[in-house]
Amino acid sequence: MTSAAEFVGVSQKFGDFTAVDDLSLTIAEGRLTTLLGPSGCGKTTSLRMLAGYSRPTAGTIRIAGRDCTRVPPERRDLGMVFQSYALFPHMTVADNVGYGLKLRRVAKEERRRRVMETLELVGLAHLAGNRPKKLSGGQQQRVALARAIAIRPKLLLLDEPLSNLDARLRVQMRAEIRRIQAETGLTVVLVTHDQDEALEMSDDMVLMRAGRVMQQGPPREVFPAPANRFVAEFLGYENFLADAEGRTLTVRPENLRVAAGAADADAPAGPGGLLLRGTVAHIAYRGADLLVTVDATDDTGAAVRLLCDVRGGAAEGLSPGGEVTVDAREGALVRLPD
Ligand SMILES: Nc1ncnc2c1ncn2[C@@H]1O[C@H](COP(=O)(O)OP(=O)(O)OP(=O)(O)O)[C@@H](O)[C@H]1O
Repeated sequence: MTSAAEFVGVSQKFGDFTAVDDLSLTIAEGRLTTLLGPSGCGKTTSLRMLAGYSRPTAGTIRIAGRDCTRVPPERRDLGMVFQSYALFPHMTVADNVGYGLKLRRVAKEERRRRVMETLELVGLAHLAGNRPKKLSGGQQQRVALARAIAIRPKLLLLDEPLSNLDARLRVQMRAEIRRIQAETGLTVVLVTHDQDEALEMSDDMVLMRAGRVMQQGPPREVFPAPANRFVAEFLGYENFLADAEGRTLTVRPENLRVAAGAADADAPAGPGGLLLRGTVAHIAYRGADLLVTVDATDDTGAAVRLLCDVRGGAAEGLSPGGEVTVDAREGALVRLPD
């Protein structure tokens, strides 16, 4: 796999505070990599160092094999879209998109051609003559994207680009960015704190905490096998308990089954599975499903509170205070290192 960019032992300190701690990471060419993690984990700081807006206190940043650690942003050949799209209000959409080409002294005709080609790509050619303030949030977001990719950068950096859009549009734009990336073959680095966004959009995801990488890999590898409790919690595993040997297990709410009454001999968990008795503490109605909180005891005798995501039809007979059996297949249980 060719690398489009690399962080090699990169740290960033602000006074005594270490925002990014000895980060080593390879961004693969032609893929979409997300930096994912809770607020303050160092995602934006890492992206700003890659962009050249912030110089690392230690380590090396390479772009396309070249040491860029001390190269200013405008000479790194990259496009960037921020959370606030930062469009130029006094310019038309076409002029916004052509701005980077003009700076690079691309001839007028060629510029016009590339601006229109890029606007076609993001589906906005018909708005080329409009000013940004006449556009909706989603359209402005596309203009910002078009402006960043018109220069055909080596790397496209996106910092929470969808967080200002309403929920429906955000989901549409996830697919749209993926389409554009597939059509252009661009290498994209996306910063987000939204695990659904990262799972849906990433070829590779990098989970960060306190300036360090906790786990990285394709979503289909990371999601079913979180490396530690932090990653599991961040990806919504919710339930943590001990097996008979005292090892930590985690299981997702949607992988727990709840049945009213005490354990039924006909429906055991199966070898290696989980089977616990408990009492319903709370039921939250969520439309298509119910979130049922069950107080139970794990195999070491410790009290555990389990969150079970139950489809509407499977909730019959469940009520607060009622006795229930909770079970999970072996395949649904993830063992975490101690
Ligand atoms: N210029 C700065 N001076 C001092 N501290 C800073 C500076 N920039 C960032 N930090 C701190 O570094 C840490 C990491 O910040 P960063 O913005 O990279 O986090 P993040 O993961 O992108 O979070 P968010 O999603 O909230 O933007 C935070 O604790 C932040 O307060």
